[in-house]
Amino acid sequence: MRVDVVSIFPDYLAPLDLSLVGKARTAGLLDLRVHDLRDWTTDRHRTVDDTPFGGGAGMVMRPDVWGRALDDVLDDGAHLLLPTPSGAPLTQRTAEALAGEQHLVVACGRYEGIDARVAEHYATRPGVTVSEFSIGDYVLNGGEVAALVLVEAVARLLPGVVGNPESLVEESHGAAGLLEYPVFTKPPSWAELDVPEVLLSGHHARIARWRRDQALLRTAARRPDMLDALAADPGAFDAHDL
Ligand SMILES: N#Cc1c(-c2ccc3cc[nH]c3c2)n[nH]c1N
Repeated sequence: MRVDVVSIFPDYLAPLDLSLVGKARTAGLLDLRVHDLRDWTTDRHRTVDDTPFGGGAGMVMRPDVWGRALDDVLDDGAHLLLPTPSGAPLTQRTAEALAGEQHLVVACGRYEGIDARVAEHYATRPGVTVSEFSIGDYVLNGGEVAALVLVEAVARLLPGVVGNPESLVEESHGAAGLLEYPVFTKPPSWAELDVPEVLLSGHHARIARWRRDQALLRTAARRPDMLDALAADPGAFDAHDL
């Protein structure tokens, strides 16, 4: 998979050289390219923004600069992703779908955002898909953090990136559709708190049952909306869960 990220703060994406995403790049599983939007400016001040039509506070990112950058970066079959507070929520299901694509291009806005004609223009380009997404109901100062979130959420789903693919099933929001159960390690007793006996029993069926029950309890307590979605899926629960 190739991922291009365009930003006026390319150094913001430096963490993608580290850890799991960094290893995926080194292993050739992820071709990540970070670009400075100002490389596509034409004036000596390298201007990327201007005042908003209709008035209002702040500045808007110019469509002509973004257009030159995206014309260079986008190719046939690319998915243009625009982080914005007004976008569709980025979910695990979205990440899974994106992990199956060949080329993602993330356009990181700043100021009051990117001129709306950019998304509109590229949505009409044959072979290009455009999606505006949000990483949560809070306001950031730009799209770079969202780009970091999206790249990590997608990269970890690429074949060969995570050591044990089974771990992707039971994690929160994984294929099971539940929050993950609590985890414990040595020592067996800490701060007068003991690890649940069942986890020390070696009885794999009981351990699996306990973990499933804990995942259901946690999901019911913290994310009942996720249980509602599961309840709507006839194949989600089996007799074991009742
Ligand atoms: N995704 C996302 C965002 C943003 C965001 C994204 C882009 C820009 C450009 C200027 N300000 C921005 C905020 N805020 N909160 C989110 N969940």
